[in-house]
Amino acid sequence: MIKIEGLKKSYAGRPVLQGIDLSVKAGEFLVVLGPSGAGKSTLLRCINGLAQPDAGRTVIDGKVLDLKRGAAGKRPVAMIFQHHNLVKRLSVLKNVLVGRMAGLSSFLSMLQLFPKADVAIAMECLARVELAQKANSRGDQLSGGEQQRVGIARALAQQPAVILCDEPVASLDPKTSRVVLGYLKAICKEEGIAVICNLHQVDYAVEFGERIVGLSGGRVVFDDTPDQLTSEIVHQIYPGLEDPGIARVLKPRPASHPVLAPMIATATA
Ligand SMILES: Nc1ncnc2c1ncn2[C@@H]1O[C@H](COP(=O)(O)OP(=O)(O)OP(=O)(O)O)[C@@H](O)[C@H]1O
Repeated sequence: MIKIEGLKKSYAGRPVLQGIDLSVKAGEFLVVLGPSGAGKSTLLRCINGLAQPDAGRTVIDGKVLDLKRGAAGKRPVAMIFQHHNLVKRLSVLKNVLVGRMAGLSSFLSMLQLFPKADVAIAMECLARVELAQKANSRGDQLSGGEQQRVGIARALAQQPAVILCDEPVASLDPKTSRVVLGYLKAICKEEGIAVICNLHQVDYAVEFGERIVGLSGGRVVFDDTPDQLTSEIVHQIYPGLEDPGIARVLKPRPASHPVLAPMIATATA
């Protein structure tokens, strides 16, 4: 269980996160939706320590998150980025092993000498995304979808409690996006890893998310299962949105959502 408590972040005095409280269970696939500037990336960056929150904390399995590297290659929080962030000149296997460097001395890291046990773990993670046969290819010899699957394997190799994904399929075509999200969800369920995944595509959120959180103005304005996400709520999360694609995946429901109404009121107060 990961608990985010009272997270606040401002940039130059402008509040971006205004007190986020979220609990995500092990093995839960949570999608965060919200318009550009809502604070989705900032939320993930505050959880993984890339940004320093002004207030709040993250608690994992009852312990306040310590972002110092854990023992034996483990890290509690792994991250998957939109642009994969692979080292292009390194092999696919070494890119995954980068996720295991936490347990290595800087001397061995510098020489890229990896213990056999770490290589076995990395190969197993590559097999989980069906890329073991590409282990010796260079990172830049892979397609965008394959590179993102390596990104998933690299995150998995860290044996984390939570994987944070910042728009992991934003640069992929629809078919490849579904393949990548499919691997991510399978790993979430099979390994019992909590996943917090920022997405822009409402249809993927409904298809893959078990729970959807709507972020607007740095506050949670919706938190429920996908079947509760109506087109009215989507239009409240994304004011002024015109996207006929949404009508295909959501059932219209005139009544306002019982949870959203007070949340929206708070967010706009
Ligand atoms: N390092 C930074 N310095 C100053 N302002 C920042 C910084 N990072 C983010 N912001 C601001 O914080 C706000 C939220 O940004 P954030 O990237 O979290 O939004 P987002 O919901 O992820 O948007 P998008 O969907 O476009 O990626 C934006 O107004 C952005 O300009």
